[in-house]
Formats: sequence, C-alpha cells, structure tokens
Amino acid sequence: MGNVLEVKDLCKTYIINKRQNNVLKNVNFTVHDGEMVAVMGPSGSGKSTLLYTVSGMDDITAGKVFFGGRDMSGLSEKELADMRLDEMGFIFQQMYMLKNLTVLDNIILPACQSKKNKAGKKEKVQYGQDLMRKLGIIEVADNDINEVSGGQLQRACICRSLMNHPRMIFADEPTGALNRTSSDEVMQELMKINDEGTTVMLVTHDVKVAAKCTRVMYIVDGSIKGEYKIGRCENAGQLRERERILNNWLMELGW
Ligand SMILES: Nc1ncnc2c1ncn2[C@@H]1O[C@H](COP(=O)(O)OP(=O)(O)OP(=O)(O)O)[C@@H](O)[C@H]1O
Repeated sequence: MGNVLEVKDLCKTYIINKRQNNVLKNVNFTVHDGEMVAVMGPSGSGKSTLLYTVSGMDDITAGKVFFGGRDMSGLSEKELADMRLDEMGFIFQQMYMLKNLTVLDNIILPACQSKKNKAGKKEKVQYGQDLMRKLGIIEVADNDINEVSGGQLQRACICRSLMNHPRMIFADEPTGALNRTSSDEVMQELMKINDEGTTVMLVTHDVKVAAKCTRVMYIVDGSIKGEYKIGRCENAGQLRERERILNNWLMELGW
C-alpha cells in the first residue's frame, strides 16, 4: 500500500495583531492509500487548520507535506491548484457552492475546470447525474443551491468532490450540521467511496462518525496526542462495540 500523504514536522503559526499563535506544532503522520482517517480533538486544537494545511488550501509555516510523493512546497501556485483540482476532493463546512448555478452545474464544475479530465461536457453531465443518483439526490439536480436541504447539499458536496476521481478526499465535519439520520446516510456514502479505493481524511467531533473510520488521530493543542488504528468496520453489528472502545480510548486522552 502506497503513502498518499506524508507530513513531516508540520508547523503552522498565525500572527494576529503581532501576537503569535502556534496552532500546529511539529506534526508528523502518514496516510496510506485506502485509509479512512478521523481527526478528533477539543475545539480550537487545530483540526481544521491541519486539514487546510495538508491539503494545500493554506500555506504552512515550517515542515514538509508530500502528496503522492510530491513535495507540495516545491510546487508553483498553478501546479498546486491543479493537484487540488485533479487529485483531491474537498467537503468543507463553507461549501463554496455558487448561488447562480444549479446543484448539478455546481457538481460538475470541478470537471469543467480540470484540464486533466478529458471527458466531453455530455459525459461530465452524465457522470454528475450518476453520482447524484447514487447519493439519492437526482431529483434536485435542477434546483438552485438555496432550494435544497442541508443533507442534500452535503451529499451534493460529496458528488462534487468525486467528479475528478480524486485519490484522496478531505472533509471538515462532513456531518456537523446534519441530524442523525442524514449523518448516518452521508457516512454510509463516504464509507462506500472509501471501500471503492478513495482515501479519506475527515475532522469530526462525533464518536459515531469516527467509529466508522479505520484510524483516529487525537489532537490536543496542535500536537498529535494519540492514534488508534481500529481497522475497517466490516458490518453494522460491530459499530456499537467500536464506539465503546473508541469512547474509552478518548476518555483516557482527556476527551
Ligand atoms: N485563518 C485564521 N487566522 C488566524 N487564526 C486562525 C485562523 N484559523 C484558525 N485560527 C486559530 O487557530 C486555532 C485552531 O483553529 P482550528 O479551526 O484549526 O481548530 P479546530 O480544532 O478545528 O476547532 P473547532 O473544533 O472548534 O472547529 C484557533 O485558535 C483559531 O482561532
């Protein structure tokens, strides 16, 4: 199994009003192809910052991040943008959907922007529709973005993140704004995508969500305090036991 993401001594410092905030402090970890990693930790511990920096959405202060073996700090802005567009998928809280486009048009946008995606417009539309069907939201394809529910919008974001067949998906609290049923459905889809080979890294506060991942990283004050490899969840029957084990582990870490 190859390494998709390698993070070495990553530091991130924000400076506001001349005050230095060391948000990430010498973070080291590797994500292998096919893993589904949950990042947990107290509010303000640096989880979102970690996701933004390792995915090249935000710059780093020190250290190295390798994606698919390529040193991201050695890439030009354009190369980095292409890497994000062609090899990564994003499901972020601010969903960055365009208000003047329909749901389907928003979904296919990354494919239209990619030079690497050689499919014709018709095929892109078809693939977007296929994804929407798979995620159970095809009926809102022609709706405006403000005419869909939170759960539908989140599923639309998943569709959009998959348009260019990414090697890895980054998701910041993908179920954060959803009720339990929608959250379970969204996680079901992410697990399916992961089963099909896409690596996933997500931030969550929810033990039920983390229990569906293959590994959990716990961050406190910008450093990884613990990691737990729980392996693949083979069936729904295992979930409660996984949640219990994870809960105990998190309590030990001061959750
Ligand atoms: N763009 C930014 N500019 C300045 N400071 C920032 C910025 N983004 C985050 N921070 C600061 O970095 C720290 C970590 O924030 P981050 O959002 O990564 O935490 P988090 O663990 O994801 O929190 P939560 O669970 O509440 O979402 C906080 O102190 C926050 O104020």
